[in-house]
Amino acid sequence: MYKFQEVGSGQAPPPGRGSLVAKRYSILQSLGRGSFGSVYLVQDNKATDGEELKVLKQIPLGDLRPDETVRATQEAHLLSQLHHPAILTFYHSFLEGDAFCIVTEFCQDRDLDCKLEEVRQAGRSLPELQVIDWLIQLLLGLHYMHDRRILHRDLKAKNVFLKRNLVKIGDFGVSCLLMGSCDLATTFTGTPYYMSPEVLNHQGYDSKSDIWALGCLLYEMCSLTHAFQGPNFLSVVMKIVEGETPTLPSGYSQELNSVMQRMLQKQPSSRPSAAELLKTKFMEDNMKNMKDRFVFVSSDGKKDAELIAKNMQTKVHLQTLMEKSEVEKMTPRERMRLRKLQAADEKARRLRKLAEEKYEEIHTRRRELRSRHFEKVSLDVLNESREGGDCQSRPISVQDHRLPSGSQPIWEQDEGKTSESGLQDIPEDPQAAEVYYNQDGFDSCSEDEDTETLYLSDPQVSELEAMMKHMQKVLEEDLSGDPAEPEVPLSPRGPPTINGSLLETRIQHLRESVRSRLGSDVFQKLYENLKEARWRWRHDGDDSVTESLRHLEEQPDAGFQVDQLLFYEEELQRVRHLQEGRPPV
Ligand SMILES: Nc1ncnc2c1ncn2[C@@H]1O[C@H](COP(=O)(O)OP(=O)(O)OP(=O)(O)O)[C@@H](O)[C@H]1O
Repeated sequence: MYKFQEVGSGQAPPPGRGSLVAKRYSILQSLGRGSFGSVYLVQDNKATDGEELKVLKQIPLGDLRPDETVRATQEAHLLSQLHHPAILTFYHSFLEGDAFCIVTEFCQDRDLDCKLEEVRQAGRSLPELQVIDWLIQLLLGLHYMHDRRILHRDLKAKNVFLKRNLVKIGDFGVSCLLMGSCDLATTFTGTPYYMSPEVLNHQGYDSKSDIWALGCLLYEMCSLTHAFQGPNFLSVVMKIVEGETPTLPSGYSQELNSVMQRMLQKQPSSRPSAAELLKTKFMEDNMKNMKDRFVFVSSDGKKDAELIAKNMQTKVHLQTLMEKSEVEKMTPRERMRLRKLQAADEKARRLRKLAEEKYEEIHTRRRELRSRHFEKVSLDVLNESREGGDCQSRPISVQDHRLPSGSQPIWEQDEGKTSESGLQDIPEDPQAAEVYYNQDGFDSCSEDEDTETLYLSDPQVSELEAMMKHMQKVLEEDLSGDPAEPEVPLSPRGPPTINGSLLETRIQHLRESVRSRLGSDVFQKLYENLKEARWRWRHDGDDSVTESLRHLEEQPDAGFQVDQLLFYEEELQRVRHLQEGRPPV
């Protein structure tokens, strides 16, 4: 599959491992470079929420005007106030030298693009249930942001992150924030595959264009290829604007296929909104199903944690009693209590063992995943940062002093209260006590107990709970009317501004990168050929672009990039003309 160039940008020297940014974030590892700048895994030395590992995006800005800086900072502040489990948390932003830095949540399972590539390489496909789970979460995230009048503008598999099998949409509102002009933000995304017909026809971007991109993503999750593909930039554009809507592979249901067909309607007004999609019977049934599974998982994890806590407290009480029995003769009631507590102790021991085994299993699985996905994020780094207290993905373990944020270390709870509760009812009479003891259904914690129990950390439970609340709200709400929640105005009203130097830098970087790959002469020849071919295509409908690219068979994506460069240059020219009040070219 052809890959479009994600435009590398910026001259800022890359911070090395261990360097400190904003006196707070220690750089652990570089995660890569996107179209806006460099991305690092950092340790937040001031984290108070138990989320020490974060992601820092460093975006070189060129000569940003003071009003542009203020605007970007204001918008970043507004973004940091929005919270949804399907939206990547935006923590903080600041200016450091000539770079704008954004700090977000870290998703250890990387992005959906990587995941789909992994599935493709393994010759597998995603089960429909998984696709629907993710689709629902993505729709809930879109609905939340659209309700607040915030558009994504660059939704694609690379901007959807995975964290403990929950999906999170990254970079919501960020392209607009960085570009100053939202119009340009839409045009200058790194890839054309998710662009909607109205964007390509310069008819403007609205929430339905995000729905189009999500429709493309739905197709990709099922087919593992782009919805609209072609050997060059123009043919992709033509397929989007005029081509037939593809259908899902036969293994997926008709209902899911018709959801996608509705999302990929060429006319934005014929496309349903996120709310309308969520309110269809098919989606509602699936949300109910998902909710039931989530409730089971989260309450199961909580129940086990509570049980372990209770048994640990009981154990403390047991030790007290045993010590006491050595010095004193015990009454029948106390003996009974001792027997009960010994059984509780045994149960706690087994549960602890189970929890530890489960933790080991999850940890090993994570390690395998990480080594597969994170060639660069070495285990050493993660372990090192864990020493600093990152426990976000760890299960609740009774021996773990570094519990996830929000979980209470069980030995800190009120021992007396729980350990005595349930014991006061034991009759004083030894015989009656025996009967009581045999009848009270005290669990034996047999070996064949369900070992598939999921141990969840507190943040995970609260994320699932938050997701369930959002689903419940959507199921109950009449979503056809006005937004239920007050709108958070993201962009201050006023004429759009352009950070021209940022855009020029990005175009220049793309040009340099392709030129260095092809050599100056080949680049120049191709650039001129393609420019002319684009002109002929526009004026005579003559598709000689493919012909111009033919001699580049060994480097087809370089041809794509030159084509993309021409597209960007035309777009920049067009928007500049508009801004200066001149007729569009
Ligand atoms: N929050 C995050 N958690 C984990 N990995 C991340 C996170 N954000 C970015 N990355 C990884 O860092 C790399 C660069 O990401 P970035 O979002 O800048 O670029 P991109 O998605 O490749 O392109 P674009 O800038 O056009 O969206 C990618 O491999 C991405 O998976």
